[in-house]
Amino acid sequence: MDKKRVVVALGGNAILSKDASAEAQQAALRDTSKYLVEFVKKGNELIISHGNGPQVGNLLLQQTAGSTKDNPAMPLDTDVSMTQGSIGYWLQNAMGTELKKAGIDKPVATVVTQVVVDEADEAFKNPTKPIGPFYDEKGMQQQKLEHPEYEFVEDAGRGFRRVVPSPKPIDVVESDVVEIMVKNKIIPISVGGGGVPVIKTTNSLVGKEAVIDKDFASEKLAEKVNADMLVILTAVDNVYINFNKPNQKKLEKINIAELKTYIKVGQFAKGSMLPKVEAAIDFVQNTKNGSAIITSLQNVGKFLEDGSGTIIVK
Ligand SMILES: Nc1ncnc2c1ncn2[C@@H]1O[C@H](COP(=O)(O)OP(=O)(O)O)[C@@H](O)[C@H]1O
Ligand SMILES: NC(=O)OP(=O)(O)O
Repeated sequence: MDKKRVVVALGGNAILSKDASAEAQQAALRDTSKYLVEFVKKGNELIISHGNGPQVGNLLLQQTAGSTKDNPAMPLDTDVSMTQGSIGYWLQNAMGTELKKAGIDKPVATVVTQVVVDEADEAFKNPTKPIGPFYDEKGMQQQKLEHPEYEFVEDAGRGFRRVVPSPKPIDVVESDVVEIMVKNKIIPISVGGGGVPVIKTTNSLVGKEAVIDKDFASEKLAEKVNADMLVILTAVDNVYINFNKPNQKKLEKINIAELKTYIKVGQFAKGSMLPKVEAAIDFVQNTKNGSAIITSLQNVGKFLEDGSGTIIVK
């Protein structure tokens, strides 16, 4: 692969699987950083983004449980900024170590990033973004008793999860800062957790309680910083049609017209693979020569060697 400016969006398993302790998440990110450094070793300009669904939901629970009148729980937009800080800290620390081991002298820094959304976005009336832990039926009913305003969905046979609004990103407020960092050989971590949702008023940006999808936010950032490539890392090496069926078939190099026909027939699960595919299409469609890749963290080395993974082109 030629040297490129690459935005890499990290999926959930890159940070948190079962153990939600700081130690376990830091250990996962140390492992993740080994793969991310491969992009830098090959001379690419790297920009990192990450999800926060499990972490922001857990933080909300901690906030709510410990709150008092004098020490109130923070609102969701502030919680998103807090997860940008905590995950950013773990990641820049882990990346620092791996870069040093590789003999690369490049600072890594987290940008608390605000992302503009539309106050009229229908998503505010229809929460769809799952956050925090999974509950069984009893646990979910208990949560509803304590917090009647919470809404839950059944998440792919794995249990119930709280859902919050997830408006579409319109603009990344700090994208110029991110681009300046990249031009100065700094590796930025930006739009963590999809960015802090804000709406624009005449003179201000005002936080809104929501969690933006990190794949859509990463796409918007990639456009704004003139990236050549959007890489979405998740738990599978490829996108599949007929996923998990005996006749499943992996997609390798595919153009956006073909991918759109697969979307129309419901090949990609809502809330998991569909947003990734849609973000990939948006990036390729909205840029002159941009390509998007969906693959796994473990496949990064192979992708950089021989382009394996699902590659979305015009
Ligand atoms: N058509 C498909 N091809 C590949 N994976 C799919 C497909 N449909 C659903 N998936 C599932 O979507 C998952 C990725 O979504 P998700 O776990 O929500 O992403 P993230 O890694 O960002 O947390 C994959 O690991 C896979 O289990
Ligand atoms: N904000 C966001 O999309 O997080 P997850 O990828 O962890 O769901």
